[in-house]
Amino acid sequence: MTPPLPEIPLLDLSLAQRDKPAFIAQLRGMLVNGGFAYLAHTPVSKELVDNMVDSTAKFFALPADVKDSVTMNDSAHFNGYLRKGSVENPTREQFNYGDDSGTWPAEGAPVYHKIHGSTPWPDDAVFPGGRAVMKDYYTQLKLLSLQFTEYVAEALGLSPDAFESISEPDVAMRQLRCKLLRYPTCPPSTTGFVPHTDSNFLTYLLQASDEPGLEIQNSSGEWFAAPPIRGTFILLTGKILEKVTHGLVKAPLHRVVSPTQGTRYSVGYFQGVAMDTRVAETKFEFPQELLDMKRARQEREGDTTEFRFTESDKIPTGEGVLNFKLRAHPLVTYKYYPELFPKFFPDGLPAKYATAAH
Ligand SMILES: O=C(O)CCC(=O)C(=O)O
Ligand SMILES: [Fe+2]
Repeated sequence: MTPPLPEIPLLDLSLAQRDKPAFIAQLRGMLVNGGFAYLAHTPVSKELVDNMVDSTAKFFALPADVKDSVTMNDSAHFNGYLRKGSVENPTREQFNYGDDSGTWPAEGAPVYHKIHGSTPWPDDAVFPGGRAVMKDYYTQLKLLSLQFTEYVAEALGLSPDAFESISEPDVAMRQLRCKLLRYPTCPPSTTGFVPHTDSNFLTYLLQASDEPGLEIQNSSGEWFAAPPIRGTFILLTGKILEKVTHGLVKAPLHRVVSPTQGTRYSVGYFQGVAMDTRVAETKFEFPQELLDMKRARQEREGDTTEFRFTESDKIPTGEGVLNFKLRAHPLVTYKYYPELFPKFFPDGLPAKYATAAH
């Protein structure tokens, strides 16, 4: 393994077995002072990661008509394939999938429960073994993230099960999703994905090729390259974790610059919380030691503004996610959420989608 970059900490998960207090202290520093790290020596096997890397490239190499046959436009749950060419994805292609065990929400359940559900998969005849590998990867990342969440709680001075209070008892309903990404060769300095913070709880990124491109901003506003290091994941804290900790943890800005040669692949595992959680209603008590660490960081950054919830923190997280997705995917809204369509598209389908709807 290449030595870690000085700007981006490397968390060795095996240390949690050998010297837990040392691991928890490292994790605490990472959470409060940056919100990003390489994560090494996880229980996810090298064989599975290799298979996932292989299956990701094979998925995107499928003929265009096969990929279009599993389009996200035919999924009420926003799973499936997205061609390049949208405002958010001018150059990259994407495939989203989650747990397939979803059932249509019961009568009277909030409409955002529909986010959870099956994925359209390419037939095994054209994508042999790919689906099985991807589902296995999802399961292993789910197990990793459940264990890791306990460490995060401990590092923040809470009891290991503290975040169970914002988690759905049915694990499948916790908004856990994988996102496969392909970034093709582009002219120098082409944006692959704009600067953003992730909106979820925690993200685990597998950089599934040797092409660099991911960049992360530290709390002083400097951008650093986070090149792929084999055998690691990039861990990024998201806005939900930032909010439920009242800014004790900060979600880092990150972006992707498209490769100038070769193709960059990446697989994100996005860990959410229970859809019904209203972040503005969560209450966790943090020890003074952590509040002091936050204060020291804020003084270093020269920003001591008090944390405030926004209006959107008062609605269920599932509703916020749904609103975002409805706006981003007009055809899905038109087909599967007709009662909400006029609210988001009062002028009807945008022209580029109008023919596709029929
Ligand atoms: O391509 C990557 O490695 C990161 C993508 C990303 O940040 C995102 O999709 O939220
Ligand atoms: Fe991201």
